[in-house]
Amino acid sequence: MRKLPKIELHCHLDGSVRPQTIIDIAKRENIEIPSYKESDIKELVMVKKDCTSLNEYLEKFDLPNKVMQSKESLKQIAFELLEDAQRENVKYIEVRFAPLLHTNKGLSVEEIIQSVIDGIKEAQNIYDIKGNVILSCLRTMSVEDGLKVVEAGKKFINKGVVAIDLAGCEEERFCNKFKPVIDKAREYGYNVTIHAGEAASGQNVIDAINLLGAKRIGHGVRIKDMKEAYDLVKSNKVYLEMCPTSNIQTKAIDDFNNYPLYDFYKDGIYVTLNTDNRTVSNIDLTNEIDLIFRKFNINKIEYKNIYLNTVEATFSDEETKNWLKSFI
Ligand SMILES: O=c1[nH]cnc2c1ncn2[C@H]1C[C@H](O)[C@@H](CO)O1
Ligand SMILES: [Zn+2]
Repeated sequence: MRKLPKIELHCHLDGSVRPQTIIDIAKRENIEIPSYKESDIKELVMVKKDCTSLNEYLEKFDLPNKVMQSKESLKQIAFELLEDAQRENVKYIEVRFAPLLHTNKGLSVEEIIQSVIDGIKEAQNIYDIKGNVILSCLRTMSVEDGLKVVEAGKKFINKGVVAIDLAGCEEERFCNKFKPVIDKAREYGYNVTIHAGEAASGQNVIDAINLLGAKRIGHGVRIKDMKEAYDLVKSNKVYLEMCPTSNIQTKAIDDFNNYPLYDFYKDGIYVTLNTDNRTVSNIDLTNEIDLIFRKFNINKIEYKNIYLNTVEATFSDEETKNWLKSFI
């Protein structure tokens, strides 16, 4: 499984920081953290087995974000994420983060985005992997803040930034509020992916597609309980960015036996497989592929199909897509 060529479309930067790096940056930048022992930090950032909800899961991001407030740290963390990914033969990764979580020490939104792109570029120069950035707006933030992110990221479109996303806690019918933000983003040329149907119903998936023009949906697992949402995803060929372990941890899905990825796939829905958060969920992509493949007896041909669908789901250019196709 480690050797299989892989693509990852849904991976949060702040949820994927190496525990040792949290310590190294804290020491370097004189940031107070609860412990300087790697095992303690790992334990603190990792979600507990008895996590009951997405909101509880989201509490795990406070600690890593403490050490993501300088250009150097952002660049290092982005570099290391690609370094970790290429070790398991990930050829292409779309890295997402919410720029406004990194302004505590005075960095501008543009500096934040530039720093992450710099880290990705550095890794691309050394390793056989490519990456792009997705900018996340948090649903707890205002429309003005969302527009700030869209404006700041504009000059990076197709120069490192490829899409806009809405993340954070999920209320029913959140899409309406953010329509001005996502409309502006689409006008500027951002692709759109939206976290939806994770902690709330398939109605949010319907809204993300119909109101916001989402071409991909983060998670979307709840469409299994709403025919209208399911049919819309299928007929519009919307790609689902599925993240099994994260979905079990946040209780988006009650039982792994009911994980709908393979049913979706067999019915012609375009599924992709992702980690969501490597450190918070304590996994890598190999782990997720292994889990799903063993559980549902997925064979090599099916893997190839999912991989090729995932190539089409990327927000990359044609050259990158052709390059990715050459590995399978
Ligand atoms: O799975 C998720 N659903 C909703 N929001 C999430 C998920 N994983 C991470 N986030 C949030 C917490 C991070 O601080 C933010 C930006 O990466 O995105
Ligand atoms: Zn996510």
